[in-house]
Amino acid sequence: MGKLLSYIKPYRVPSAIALVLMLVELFVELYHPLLLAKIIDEGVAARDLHTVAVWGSVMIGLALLGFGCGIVNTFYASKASQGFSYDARQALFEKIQSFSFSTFDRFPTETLLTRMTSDMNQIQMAIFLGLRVYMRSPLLIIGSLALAVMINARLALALAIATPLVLGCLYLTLKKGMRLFEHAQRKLDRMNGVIREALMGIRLIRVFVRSERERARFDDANGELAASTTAALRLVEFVLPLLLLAMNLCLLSILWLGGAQMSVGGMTMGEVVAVVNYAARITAAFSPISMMINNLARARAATGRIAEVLEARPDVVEAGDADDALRITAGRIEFDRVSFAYAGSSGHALRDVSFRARAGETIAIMGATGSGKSTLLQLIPRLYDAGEGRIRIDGIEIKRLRFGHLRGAIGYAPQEVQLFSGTVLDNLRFGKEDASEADVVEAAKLAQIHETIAKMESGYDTALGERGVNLSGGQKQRLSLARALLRKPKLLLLDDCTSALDAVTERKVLDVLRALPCTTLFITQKVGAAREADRILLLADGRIQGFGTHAELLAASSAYRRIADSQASGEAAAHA
Ligand SMILES: Nc1ncnc2c1ncn2[C@@H]1O[C@H](COP(=O)(O)OP(=O)(O)OP(=O)(O)O)[C@@H](O)[C@H]1O
Repeated sequence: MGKLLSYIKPYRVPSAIALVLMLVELFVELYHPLLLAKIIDEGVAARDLHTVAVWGSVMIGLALLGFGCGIVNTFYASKASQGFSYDARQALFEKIQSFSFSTFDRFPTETLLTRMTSDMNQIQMAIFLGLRVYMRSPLLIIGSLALAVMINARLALALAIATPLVLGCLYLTLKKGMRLFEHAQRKLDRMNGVIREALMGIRLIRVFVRSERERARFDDANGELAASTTAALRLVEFVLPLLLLAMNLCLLSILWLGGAQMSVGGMTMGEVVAVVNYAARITAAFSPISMMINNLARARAATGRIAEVLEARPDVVEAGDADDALRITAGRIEFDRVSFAYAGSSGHALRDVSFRARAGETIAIMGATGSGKSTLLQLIPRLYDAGEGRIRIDGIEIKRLRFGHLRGAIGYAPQEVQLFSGTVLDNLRFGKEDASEADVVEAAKLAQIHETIAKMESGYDTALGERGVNLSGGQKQRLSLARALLRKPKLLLLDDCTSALDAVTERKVLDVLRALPCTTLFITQKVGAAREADRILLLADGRIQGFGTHAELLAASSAYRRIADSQASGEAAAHA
C-alpha cells in the first residue's frame, strides 16, 4: 500500500497548491455569512448605503476569488491525480513485464486488466475528489459550526448539538457503507470475469450451443451486482435524508428562536441571517458524502488490489552475480536431475529429468497430454525456474547467464500461437526488429509460409486482425515458426507447432528443422514426425520413459512401441 501511495510524492507541489487553493475557497465560503451579517446590520438596518456598497464589493471580490481558486484547484487536483495514475500505471506495466510465468498464474490476465484500468481510475478519482471536496466538506462543517457559535452561542446551540450527532451517524453509515460497497466491488469483479470469458469464448459458446448457460451465468452475476449495489445505496439513501431532515429541523429551530430573540431585541437580524447561513452550509456539506462513501470504498479495495501486484515478488530473477561475459555459443543442452512443481500444485510436473542434447541435434519430445512436455521447454528460457537440479547450456548453468544472453539465443514458438495486431512483417520481426527483408523472406520460406503471404492482398504488409483472427490455425503456426527462425537462434524450442499442418507441409518443415545449424527441441504427438528427429525423448508423468533414436526406442521401449503401433493402425484404418 505504501509503495502505491509513494507515486503521489512527485506531485506534492500540485497537491499542496490544490490544498491551499481549497483552503482559500473554504475561507471565502466561511467568511461570506459574516460579511452578510455586517452588510445587514451596519448597512441595511442603519440605512447606510455606503457601507452596503463597500462591503458588497468586498463580498463580490471574495466570491470571484473563491470562484477563481475553485477553477485553479480543479486544474492542480487533476494534474496531481492524473500524474499519479500515469506513473502508477507505468510502474504496474513495468512490474507485469517482469513477472515470471508462475506470477502470471497467480494473476490471470483479466484481473491485471481490471487492476490497470478500472481500479486505477477509482484511485485517481479518490485523489482528485480528495483534493477538491472530501477534505473541504468536513472543514466546512467544523468551520461553520465554530463561527456560528462565535456569532451567537445561544442561537447556534441546536446546531452545536445536532452537528456532532449527525456526524456520528454519518461515521457509522460510512463504516457500514464502505463494507457494503466493497462487497459490491467484488461482485463487479465477478461480473467482469463472466463477461470476459463469454466474449473470449464466443466461438466455442456458439458451436456448443451454450449461449443459454452463459446468459444464465451473466444474469446471475449481474443480479448479484445489482443486489449488492442496491443494498449499499439503500443504506446511504435511507440515512442521508434522515440526517438532512434533522439538519433542516435544526435550521427551523434557529429561525424560530432567532425570530423570537429579534423581536425582543436579544440579537440582530444580521446575526440570525449569518447563523442560518452557516446551518444551511453545514447541511449542504453533507450531500457529497454519499458519493464519497461509494468512491472511497471502491478506491480502498482498488488500492489493495493494485498494491498486491506492485508488491508481488518475482520468483524468476536474474542472479546478481550473473556473468555478463558468458554467452551461448554452440547450443549444447544438459538437464541434470531436474524436478519442477507448479506453485500450488500438489504433484510434480517434471521429476528427476536428466538428458543431454548435442549442439545442432534435433530432438523430438513425445508423451501423453499432461506428461510435462511444455513444462520442460519452458524451463530452458527460464519462463519458470526448475525447483531441483540444474539446466546447463554449453556447460553453463542457465541461472548464471544474463536474461538477455540466454533468451537472445533462443527461438521459441509456444503451443498457443501469439500474434499481435499489426502487419505480417511486424509480427515476423517481433523477435528481431532489425531483420532485413531478405532475412524475413528467408525465414518465411523455411517455415513454408512465404507463398501464402505472397498471395495475401498486401503481402508482408497485410494487416493481421487482433490475435491473427484472419489466419487459419496452420498459417498462424507457420508464422510463429518463421518468427522463431528469424532470430537465427542457437536453440530452437517448438511447442507442437506442426500439429495443424498437412502431412506434406509438415514433412517439408521437418526437413528444414533437421538441416538447421541449431539445437532443436520440438514437441510432437506424431511418431511420423518424431522419427525425423535425431533422437526422441519420451515423457510419462513428468519422468523420462525413453530416450534414443526411433529404432532404439522401438527396440527398447514398450510404451513407445505401443504409441507407434496405435498410430500405425490408426493410419492404416484411415487409408482403408
Ligand atoms: N500453469 C500451470 N499451473 C499448474 N499446473 C500446470 C500449469 N501448466 C501445466 N500444469 C500441469 O503440469 C503438468 C504438465 O503440463 P504440461 O503442459 O507440461 O504438459 P504437456 O505434456 O505439454 O501437455 P499437452 O500435450 O496437453 O500440452 C500437467 O499435469 C498440467 O496440469
